[in-house]
Amino acid sequence: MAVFTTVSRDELARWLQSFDLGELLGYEGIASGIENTNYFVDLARGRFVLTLFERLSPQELPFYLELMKHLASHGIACPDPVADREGRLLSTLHAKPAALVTRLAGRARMDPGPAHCALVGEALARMHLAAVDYPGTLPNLRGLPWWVETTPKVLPFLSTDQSALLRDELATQQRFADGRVCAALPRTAVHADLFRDNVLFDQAADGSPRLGGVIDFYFAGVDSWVFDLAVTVNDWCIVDADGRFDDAKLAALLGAYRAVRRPSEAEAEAWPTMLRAAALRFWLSRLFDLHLPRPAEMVTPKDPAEFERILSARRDSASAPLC
Ligand SMILES: Nc1ncnc2c1ncn2[C@@H]1O[C@H](COP(=O)(O)OP(=O)(O)OP(=O)(O)O)[C@@H](O)[C@H]1O
Ligand SMILES: N[C@@H](CCO)C(=O)O
Repeated sequence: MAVFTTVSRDELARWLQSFDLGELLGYEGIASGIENTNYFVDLARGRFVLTLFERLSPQELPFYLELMKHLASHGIACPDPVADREGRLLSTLHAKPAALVTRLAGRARMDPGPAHCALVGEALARMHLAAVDYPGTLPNLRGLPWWVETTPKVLPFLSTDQSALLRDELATQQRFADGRVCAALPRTAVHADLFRDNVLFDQAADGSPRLGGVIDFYFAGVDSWVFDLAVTVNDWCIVDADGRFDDAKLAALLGAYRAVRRPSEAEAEAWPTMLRAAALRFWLSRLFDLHLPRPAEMVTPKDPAEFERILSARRDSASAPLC
């Protein structure tokens, strides 16, 4: 249950008085999610999600909230943070940083088909283009410097073969980061965690899937578009959890992405390395969460072995070209 902080009705109603959204009709804790406390909040003027931030610092939060505001104002289907009467997107509730965002329709699909993958590919490309004039500069806090810092912390928990794999991949990524191809990659603020549980779908009248929107921007940061795309396909386009690509899903996602923006030559050249980078990022974070949990961590950690398999699969076989 991901309600780490319990908010009483009175407390919530008092906090909501600083918004211009009418009476509190109802609210309910959201069970899923592992990072923050989330509540659905129904008000006279609409349906919203209240988030109390448990992990992120108030210094980082404006980057995420303003990014969502920017994307929403550019027509991207994502939560739109609501300003209070003083114009603030972030305030304090129950001694925690708190924000209210619009509630999107739909539900996550953990069993997506090619049609879902195509909607995600299109949305991702539109998000990339919409982020071009977003001025926030927070780097991806789970990028290369974090991998370098985290690797020695998790090595003691790994077998000899796993340690060799991790060290070798990290060295490859460090070399790549110093090279000419990396320097040529387009980059902006990106989502950086566009997994299946972070996209909601509902249905059009004819029964075909329709994008409700993209949620959970709390791992966003400035990084390359091709890294963000690699993160996305490594979760959406695989055959179960064995790491191999499902060709139909991959073709659907990449085809829809390319229809909005054509990747550059540098991105095409970077693609195999970025697929490995994206696998390394989540192998490392899952190892870290499993072996070095934060104090009071209450949630079952996700399985690092899935991303170890994805990383091995990306190293062992050539992926379909990006362009
Ligand atoms: N704006 C929104 N509209 C509709 N539903 C939402 C919205 N934001 C969050 N949710 C619901 O709340 C759940 C948890 O939200 P979220 O994924 O942001 O939690 P988290 O703890 O921050 O993240 P995570 O566990 O993915 O790192 C989502 O799976 C979704 O069902
Ligand atoms: N998407 C991440 C969790 C952090 O949101 C993972 O599956 O490891």
